[in-house]
Amino acid sequence: MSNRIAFLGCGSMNEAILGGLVEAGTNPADIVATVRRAERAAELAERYHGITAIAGEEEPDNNRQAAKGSAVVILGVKPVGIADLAREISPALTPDTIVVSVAAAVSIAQLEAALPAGQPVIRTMPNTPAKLGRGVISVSPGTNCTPGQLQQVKDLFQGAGTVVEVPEEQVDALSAISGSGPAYAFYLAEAMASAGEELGLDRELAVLLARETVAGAGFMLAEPGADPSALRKSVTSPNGTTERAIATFDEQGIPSIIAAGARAAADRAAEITKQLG
Ligand SMILES: NC(=O)C1=CN([C@@H]2O[C@H](COP(=O)(O)OP(=O)(O)OC[C@H]3O[C@@H](n4cnc5c(N)ncnc54)[C@H](OP(=O)(O)O)[C@@H]3O)[C@@H](O)[C@H]2O)C=CC1
Ligand SMILES: O=C(O)[C@@H]1CCC=N1
Repeated sequence: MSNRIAFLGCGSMNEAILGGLVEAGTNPADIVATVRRAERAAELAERYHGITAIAGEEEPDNNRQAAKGSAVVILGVKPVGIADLAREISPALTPDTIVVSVAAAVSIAQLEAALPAGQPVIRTMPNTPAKLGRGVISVSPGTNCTPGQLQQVKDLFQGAGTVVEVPEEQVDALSAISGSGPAYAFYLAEAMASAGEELGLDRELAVLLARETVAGAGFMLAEPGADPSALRKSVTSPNGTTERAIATFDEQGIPSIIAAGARAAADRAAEITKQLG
């Protein structure tokens, strides 16, 4: 059986998974990636020696070429392009090719409707720390996906991070926390850097402090059994400086602001699903 994995549409997200899998030991010779632009294909081929990267502007049947003979194909274009891509590659699939989508908001029903009847489908929601093997990747099997096929994809994605299986109804909520979540952490780092500048620090130093602090806290959170509340309390001396900052965050409603943001992300996913029909 082929071990080949096709990344169809290899931008931020699919590249992060590809990078995580290569780092975890997947043979680059078993990877094929497609993009639109030749420049981007060259960049990927240079960055991940041994993979095949094919640009649509040079080879218009790149997606079908890549899908043909691959055991797993991972659809990684924007949500609005997923159904067209699925239809485009359909003639190149065998009944055993596992079609994985990383797209937000594209339902299993929408994927299955664009593929040959009976095609095994898995809807996933990954995040970009997959690049460092520290992603969170949800999997939700479609109607025709066997337990063995699901396990195969779970085993594969374990190389890129923590794999969780969730019912499809929970994907929008999960996406609002882990899919979009890295952006929230980077946003926090941006806000901390600006706050440092406001307090009189040089921009360069403020950015360095914010970046290294959020990254260092992330490493502590990544330790086995880490508890965010306990870690926060260990920094917060009674009647000290941190306590004053956290009390101010609470007074200003930061937790409910974060909840509102996450709710908006989940609502937007539902809205896109409806728009895609
Ligand atoms: N970014 C993230 O953190 C996350 C994204 N996702 C999902 O991942 C998907 C991709 O998002 P993201 O990676 O951010 O987007 P990008 O714009 O970074 O990547 C899209 C890629 O698809 C390529 N592409 C577009 N059309 C085609 C086509 N017809 N055939 C082949 N390649 C094509 C583009 O090529 P070119 O570069 O040449 O234009 C580009 O490399 C979305 O569906 C999104 O919902 C899910 C979780 C997290
Ligand atoms: O912003 C988006 O739509 C995608 C899905 C989750 C993260 N990025």
